[in-house]
Amino acid sequence: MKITDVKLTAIGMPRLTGFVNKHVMIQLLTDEGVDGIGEMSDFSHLPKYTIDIVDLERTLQQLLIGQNPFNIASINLDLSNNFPEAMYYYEKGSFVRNGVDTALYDVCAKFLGVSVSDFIGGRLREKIKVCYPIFRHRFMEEVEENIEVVRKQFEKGFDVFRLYVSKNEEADEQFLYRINEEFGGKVKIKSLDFSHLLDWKQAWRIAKRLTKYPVDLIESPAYRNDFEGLRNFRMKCDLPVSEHVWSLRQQLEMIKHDSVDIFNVSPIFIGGITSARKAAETAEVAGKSLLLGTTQELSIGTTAMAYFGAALGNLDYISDPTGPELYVGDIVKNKVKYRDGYLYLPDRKSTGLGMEIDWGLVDKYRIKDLSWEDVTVHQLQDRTS
Ligand SMILES: O=C(O)C(=O)C[C@@H](O)[C@H](O)C(=O)O
Ligand SMILES: [Mg+2]
Ligand SMILES: [Mg+2]
Repeated sequence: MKITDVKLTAIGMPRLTGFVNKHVMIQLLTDEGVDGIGEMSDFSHLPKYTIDIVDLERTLQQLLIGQNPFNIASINLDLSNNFPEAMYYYEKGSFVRNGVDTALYDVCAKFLGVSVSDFIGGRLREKIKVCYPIFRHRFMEEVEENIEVVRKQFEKGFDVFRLYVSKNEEADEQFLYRINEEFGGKVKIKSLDFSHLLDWKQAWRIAKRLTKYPVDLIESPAYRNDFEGLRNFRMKCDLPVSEHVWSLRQQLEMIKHDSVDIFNVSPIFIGGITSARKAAETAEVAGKSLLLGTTQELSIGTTAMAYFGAALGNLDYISDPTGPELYVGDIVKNKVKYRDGYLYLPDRKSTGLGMEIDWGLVDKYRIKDLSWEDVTVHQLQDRTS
């Protein structure tokens, strides 16, 4: 089998909060008439420059046309040479590698007539427990709005939430107090996510204040790549500490410094299922736990993560991918399913990722490029409009 063409389509998908996220769908066409699809999810993160998708499509055509898609290892090497790892969380090259790698798994599994699960180690579970994100409070008035979000999502079956904290600690505390008052033990807050916005000492001061309410873990309570800061925080805190993995080098540094208890791994930030499996195995060898992170993907990206997560032995904590529940729409005929706060894998009898593009929906959300509108840094950090 040979790849005969590569096509990219930019998608602008609004969230329920009003914030529009820009994604790129990739299609790999082959001489066997089987196509693969993948997702370069959520380019709407800093830094505020943009990828030219016409040029990217040309680059990927040069790299991939004529290649056998089963050569996943060598194609990943080519991708890494062209889009090298950087020590940065939202490195756009990782998003590009992720889209291509996912599409390779889709096309190869489809060609063999099997599910992606049959390609990457099967399934230890058919569903993954996830939590719904509560975006960062900047103003006190937002507490009431966020309590309303919890009420709505609780009715839909979500009973675990995570909270982005640190811009308005009064509001953060008020939110936790209100949740405790109204829901008692019926709703759980999995994590407080500091998103690397603070130095570890400031994060520790706020964490002490907020953890009088029950939470499972603390995420990213130090500046990016401050491995010692993370460790200092972890040594003071009774709760487990998690950090995203955005490069294998960064993961190694976190292991050397014993910075975390949990690695937050997701294919988008590490450049695909292939790299994410490497990071997950590294975590296992180092005796660390895992949770499945997210950039809030559409259904194609979320399903890829579900296959990856279903084969992990040390997925010890509640995971994060809820993108399809956050956006107003999707681009597939068969959106991924959530029930009772679980993300369900597609039927194992489906082939590839088990996703079918809905071209009507693609046309509805298609955009011409990834250009930035007038969004501010606050909006980008807080995911609100
Ligand atoms: O755990 C995290 O950190 C995130 O989920 C990051 C978010 O910014 C996410 O990427 C989003 O777009 O909401
Ligand atoms: Mg996080
Ligand atoms: Mg994101």
